[in-house]
Amino acid sequence: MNSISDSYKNKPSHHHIVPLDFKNVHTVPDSHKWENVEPHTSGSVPSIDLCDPNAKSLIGEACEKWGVFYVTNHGVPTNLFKKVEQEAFRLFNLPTDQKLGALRLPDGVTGYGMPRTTTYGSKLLWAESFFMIGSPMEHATQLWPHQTDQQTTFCAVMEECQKEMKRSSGRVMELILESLGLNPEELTWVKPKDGCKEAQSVLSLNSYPVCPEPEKAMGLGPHTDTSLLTVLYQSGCTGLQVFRDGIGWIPVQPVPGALVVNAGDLLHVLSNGRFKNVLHRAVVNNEQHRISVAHVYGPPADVKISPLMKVAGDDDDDHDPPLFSPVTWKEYIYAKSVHYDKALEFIKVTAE
Ligand SMILES: O=C(O)CCC(=O)C(=O)O
Ligand SMILES: [Fe+2]
Repeated sequence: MNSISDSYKNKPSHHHIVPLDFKNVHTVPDSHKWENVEPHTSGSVPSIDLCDPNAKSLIGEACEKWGVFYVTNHGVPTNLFKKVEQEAFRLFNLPTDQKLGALRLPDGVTGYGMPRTTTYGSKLLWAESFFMIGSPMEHATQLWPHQTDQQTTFCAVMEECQKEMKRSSGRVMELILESLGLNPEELTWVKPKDGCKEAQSVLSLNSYPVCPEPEKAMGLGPHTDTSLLTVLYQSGCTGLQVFRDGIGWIPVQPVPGALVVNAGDLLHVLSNGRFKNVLHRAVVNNEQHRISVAHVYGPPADVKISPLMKVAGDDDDDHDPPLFSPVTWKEYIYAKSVHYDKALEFIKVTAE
């Protein structure tokens, strides 16, 4: 099988480290202590109405300047997120032993465990996560072995969420490609016809439990996403922050009805460096348990991503030469797990 699950399997990782029993710790242990965490400042991220006739150019501009933006009128029903949030709280509030029933295996990808970005830092995170690719039924039966109703409800809500977020991510991807002057049909997996390979995605529920000493801990350390894009829903609690050169860390507050789109490393490659792969982090607090739902969207695992010809240009036009060598999502996930924030350096085309 050649799928996104295989990509995560190969990576050296702390993937299967058991998260802390957060409810039963009253101070931040040394293993989870982050020093000199930079404070945040203020600012606001652009917001784009997907029904705006200018959505295409606004998205292009936001990707270029920010690499992050809110989208409204994205078509995902708000009540679906309420249900996802409810199910996520139900899961993360289970006793630790019960959650460990669905613990991700050392060579596994889906299930309960640490966030994907754990490998990127030396300190552990004040967070736990649950990954899904397709139906989470296998894990639902591990989490709620005696409650078939609970298993069915959880799976129905999560499958609906994957379907809706994939559709919405696809729409944003189309607008991004159009903003680069391309016809989305040129990348068959963006709008797949029968039998074509489809874009792939991972749905991640992230949980940031209440932290007794939030200034000493970190929910997710600074990172960029490996994906083309990540579409994020946040429960009504602040935590996400994005980094702006010369300004610092700007909070991306939850806005009712809006989703957050982060441009990832592969979009930076595809756009030949034009679109920013936004550096972001998630901080924790001592009042509210925060949940976020991240839909990580990328190409089929074995499709090479390289700077698009119309952006990078053929020899016979005056665009910039391609800055990056072709790479699959699978190869890139592996490179990122080894080289973290230097991973893009390894696919940079070096001048002769
Ligand atoms: O929880 C958040 O706000 C950020 C999540 C995130 O960055 C990720 O899942 O990659
Ligand atoms: Fe992220």
